[in-house]
Amino acid sequence: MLDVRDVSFAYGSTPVLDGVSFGLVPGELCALFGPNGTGKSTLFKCILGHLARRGDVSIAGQDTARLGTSRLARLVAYVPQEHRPPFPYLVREMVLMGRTPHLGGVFGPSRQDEEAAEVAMERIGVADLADRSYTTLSGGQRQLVLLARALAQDTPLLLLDEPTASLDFGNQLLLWQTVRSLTAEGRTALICTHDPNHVVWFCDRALVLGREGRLIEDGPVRAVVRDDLVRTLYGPVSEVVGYGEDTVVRPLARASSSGVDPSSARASAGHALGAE
Ligand SMILES: Nc1ncnc2c1ncn2[C@@H]1O[C@H](COP(=O)(O)OP(=O)(O)OP(=O)(O)O)[C@@H](O)[C@H]1O
Repeated sequence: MLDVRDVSFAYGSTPVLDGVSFGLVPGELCALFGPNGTGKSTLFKCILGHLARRGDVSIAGQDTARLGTSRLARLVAYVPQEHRPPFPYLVREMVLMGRTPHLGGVFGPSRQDEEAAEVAMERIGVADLADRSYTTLSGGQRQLVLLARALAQDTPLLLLDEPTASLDFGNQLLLWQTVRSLTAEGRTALICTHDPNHVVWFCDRALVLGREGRLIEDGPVRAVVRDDLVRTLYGPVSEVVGYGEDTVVRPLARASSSGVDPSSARASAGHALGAE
């Protein structure tokens, strides 16, 4: 469904991605995780063609470099990390925008498009916000509306960049369950997340983007979310315990006074903040 081959990218002279390759099959729910600033959002933007990358990306067998915006938008929906629209659209209008690639000619949205937007809002649980202005919503409410818009877009591939970042605990679990049900219906999802427990609980497969912008892990979640990997990525702040369904990543200490110093933990994981 998604084939990423040897994708590299640099912001000016600063390399971010180096030879990233992977493929996703239909129905797969795949996590992308790794430390801050390793290039996960950049990879999404390269897949979408928002950034001029090296390498090849195809979706459903079609080379994205040869697809116009409208055809690409019928194949992939994207929920960005943050989004501020320039105008105070109503939530129902925001969600209806997901139908844009399906609109025919000059006639605007059909009754069918409006129904698809209603169904998406119901499924994500934001129907009660339909007549609110998007700009007045909380961060978590906006994330849910963007997911409803992606659902209304009705694409076989979903790219979700930290979709649970602003959600309360219940909504985080509901979002993951919703995405699982979408992949069970045959859609494919690549989701960037920072919570390794969410990866273990909900995903089939995990990709890990390490420093140097290379994929350092790609496999079934329980083979990837290992104690040694978590310590390499994040330093000596957590441990992986339990097996199979009961695997949990938990903190080694509950307060820095009990032995873990944030600066030295980051340094030992090789990612002092601001020292790229
Ligand atoms: N427009 C830009 N111009 C220059 N550098 C950028 C730009 N956008 C991102 N970067 C840099 O590229 C690197 C990768 O950024 P990116 O946002 O892709 O990381 P990320 O893995 O998604 O991070 P996070 O987990 O914190 O969201 C970072 O060092 C970042 O500072």
